Amino acid sequence: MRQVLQHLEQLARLTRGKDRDSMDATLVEVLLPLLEARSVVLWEALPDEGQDRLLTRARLERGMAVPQSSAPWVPLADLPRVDDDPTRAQAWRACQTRVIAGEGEARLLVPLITESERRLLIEARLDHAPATQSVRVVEGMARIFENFINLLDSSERDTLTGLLNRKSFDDTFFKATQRDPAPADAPGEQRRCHGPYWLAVVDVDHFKSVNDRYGHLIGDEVLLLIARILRSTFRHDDRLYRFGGEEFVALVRACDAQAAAAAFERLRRNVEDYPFPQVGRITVSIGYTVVREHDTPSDAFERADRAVYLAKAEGRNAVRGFETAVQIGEPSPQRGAERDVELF
Ligand SMILES: Nc1nc2c(ncn2[C@@H]2O[C@H](COP(=O)(O)OP(=O)(O)OP(=O)(O)O)[C@@H](O)[C@H]2O)c(=O)[nH]1
Repeated sequence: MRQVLQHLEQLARLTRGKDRDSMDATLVEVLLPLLEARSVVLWEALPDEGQDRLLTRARLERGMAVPQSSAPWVPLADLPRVDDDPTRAQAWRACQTRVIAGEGEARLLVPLITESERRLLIEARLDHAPATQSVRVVEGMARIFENFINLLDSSERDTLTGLLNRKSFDDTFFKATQRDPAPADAPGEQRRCHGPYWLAVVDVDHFKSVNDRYGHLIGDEVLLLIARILRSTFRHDDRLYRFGGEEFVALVRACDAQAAAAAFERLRRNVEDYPFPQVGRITVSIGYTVVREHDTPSDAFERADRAVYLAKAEGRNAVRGFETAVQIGEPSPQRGAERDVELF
C-alpha cells in the first residue's frame, strides 16, 4: 500500500508540469530515487542529414541538485551521434525496453515515440540490474509521460504540419527571447553566435490559385512540404510556426543582419528549388525583423508583416528586412485589405 501511495505521489508530480522543459526535469527527478539509479537521462534523437544526434532533454545524477539539459544554442553537429552507442541506437530501432547488466553496473533503456514522431529515450545507469517490477513501473511512468507530451503537443501544435501554432506564439516568443545567452566560456562553435533573435513571416505566393487549380488536398500537401523545408532549413532550437492558412513564422537566432538575411534567403531558395508533386514550382515571400529588447510578440510580428507586404509588392519570391527596406522610407502600408490586392 505504501508503495502504491508513493507511486501515486510520483505520478502527481510528473503530471504537474505545464511545459515540456519542466515535465522533462520532473521525469528524471522522479525516476532517479525510484530506481536508486546513479543517473537518469532523457534523450531526444534529432535528425541531422541521415545521422541522428543526441540532445539531452534532462539529466540527473546522484548528488546533483537540479537536472541539466543540453544548451539550446549548441549546434547539431556538436552533439553526439546516436550511432556512437549501438545499444541505444538498437533500443530505439526495436522500440523496446532493454536491460543490460554487467559486473557492478546495469543500464535500463526505455524508448518512447510520441504522436508527432519525436523519439525520446529514458536511460538509467544503476549499480545492479533493476527488479522486473521496477522496470514495469518505469515503463508505466514513461507511457503516462508520453500521453502528457502528446496532450501538450496537441494544444500547442498545428494539426496539419506539426509546427507550433499561433496560440503558442506569445509564450514561446518570451521564453526564447528572454533566455540567457551562451556563456562567454562556452567552447568554440557553441559560442559562435548568441546574437539577437530575428522574426520572419513567410507567406506562400498565389496559394489561392494552387487550391483553385489542384484542390485543397494538394494545397494541404504543399503546406506540409513547406513545413518540412522550414524544418530542414533552420536549426533545432529555432521556433517554427504555422499561423494558419499559408502563413508561416520563424523565430531564429543569428549573429547579425547579414547572417539573418542569408538564412531567410536560403529558405526562399530551398522552396523555389523544391519540385512540388503535381504543382511544380512554388515560391514564398519573406519579411523579417530583428527582435528588439522590449518587443512584445505582436510588435515584432507587425514589423515582419510589413516587410512581407513589400516583398509581395515588389513581385513576390523575395526576402525583405524591415530595418533595411521599410525604415529607409518605403511606403508604410496598413496590412489587411492591401494584402489581397494584386500588385504586379
Ligand atoms: N489547402 C489549404 N488552403 C488553405 C488553408 N488555409 C487557407 N487556405 C487558402 O489559402 C488561400 C490564401 O489566399 P490569399 O490570401 O488570397 O493569398 P495568395 O493566393 O497566396 O496570394 P498572395 O499571398 O498575395 O501571393 C485561400 O484560398 C485559402 O482558402 C489550408 O489549411 N489548406
